[in-house]
Amino acid sequence: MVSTWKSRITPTRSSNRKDGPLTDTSPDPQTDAVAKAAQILADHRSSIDRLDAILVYTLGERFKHTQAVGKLKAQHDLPPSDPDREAAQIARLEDLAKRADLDPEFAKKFLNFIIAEVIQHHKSHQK
Ligand SMILES: C=C(O[C@@H]1C=C(C(=O)O)C=C[C@H]1O)C(=O)O
Repeated sequence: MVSTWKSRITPTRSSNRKDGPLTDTSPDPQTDAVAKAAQILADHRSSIDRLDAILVYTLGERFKHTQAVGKLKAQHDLPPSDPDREAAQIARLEDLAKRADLDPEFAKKFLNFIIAEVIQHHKSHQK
């Protein structure tokens, strides 16, 4: 039988009967370590899920503002992109990333990816 995390931490029955006695559940250091690791993994995944939700809601809020900027630009015949503003944002984000222990190159790529999407939205507002 393949040993999965679940099978390694779930006590088995010593007979084939569904209500048969469970096998010895006295503390086994290895089983204990695996159970602790499984709990740590589950805790990290809960945190990751909460943070992913924050990212999605944060991006949703950001796009609401950029959509409003796009409409404003279209009404006033302003160009969809603003390279000076983008350069300032990239510089600021790189600095923030360093302080937040995030790879600044990744932060730059991520912001550029979002800005490219925003510019596409802005272009769709222009006549
Ligand atoms: C939102 C704007 O439009 C574009 C998108 C940007 C962004 O997503 O942050 C920044 C600059 C512009 O190229 C803006 O000019 O502020």
